[in-house]
Amino acid sequence: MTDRLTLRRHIRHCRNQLSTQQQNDAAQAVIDHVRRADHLSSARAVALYLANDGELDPHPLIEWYWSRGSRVYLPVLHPFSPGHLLFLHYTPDTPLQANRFGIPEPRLDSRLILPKSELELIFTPLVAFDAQGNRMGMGGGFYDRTLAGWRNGPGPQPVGLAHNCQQVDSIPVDSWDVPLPELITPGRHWRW
Ligand SMILES: Nc1nc2c(c(=O)[nH]1)N(C=O)[C@@H](CNc1ccc(C(=O)N[C@@H](CCC(=O)O)C(=O)O)cc1)CN2
Ligand SMILES: Nc1ncnc2c1ncn2[C@@H]1O[C@H](COP(=O)(O)OP(=O)(O)OP(=O)(O)O)[C@@H](O)[C@H]1O
Repeated sequence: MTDRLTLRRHIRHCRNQLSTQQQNDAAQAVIDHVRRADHLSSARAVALYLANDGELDPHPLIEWYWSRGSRVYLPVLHPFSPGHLLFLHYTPDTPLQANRFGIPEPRLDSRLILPKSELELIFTPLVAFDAQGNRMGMGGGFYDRTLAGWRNGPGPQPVGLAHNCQQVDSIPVDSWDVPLPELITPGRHWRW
């Protein structure tokens, strides 16, 4: 088993090597998987993210949800609770600003916050996944904290998004890691 740091470095490199054409094709292929899955296509309140560091770009999927009248939310780093995320409503007119990682996020406005429990789906970015549904992120624990305990309550269902090249043989798992019940790559809709 490779250590987390080496895995992260390796996979971040592979996704950053994808061409614009490959990125665009991947984003379209993901929409096709979402269209075919009723529980995903019918969702009315979904959290997505803005692509960073070669991640699968969900913007075409965001526009697809908008076109259906669904509401889209983006993660915002919590201003006082380190390691935690807020989810803010996102429309084409939402003012964005870069967070401390350089990722654009909606400017904090309490009127735009949706309590996590009211989301139906949280599409999660990730660095690497394995065939058992284990996920490894950028290392901040933000999504692990957001998803902790989701199976025990009525909250949102997580759905990972990744490029095919982000699959690895096995992920070193820690006690706080939350395995995914579902993940979409351009090549496959995984369900566990
Ligand atoms: N698109 C996207 N948005 C997201 C996440 C994500 O993984 N992708 N996050 C998911 O958690 C949160 C941000 N977490 C992040 C954690 C680390 C780094 C990062 O680039 N770290 C640098 C070094 C750290 C630094 O600059 O201080 C690195 O590893 O090179 C980026 C985002 C919230 N928003
Ligand atoms: N539910 C949690 N409660 C408290 N601390 C947590 C929790 N989940 C993760 N952490 C802390 O966050 C740190 C980073 O975790 P990890 O490296 O697994 O993040 P990641 O899965 O790569 O990132 P992300 O979830 O943001 O995509 C760890 O040191 C861990 O202690």
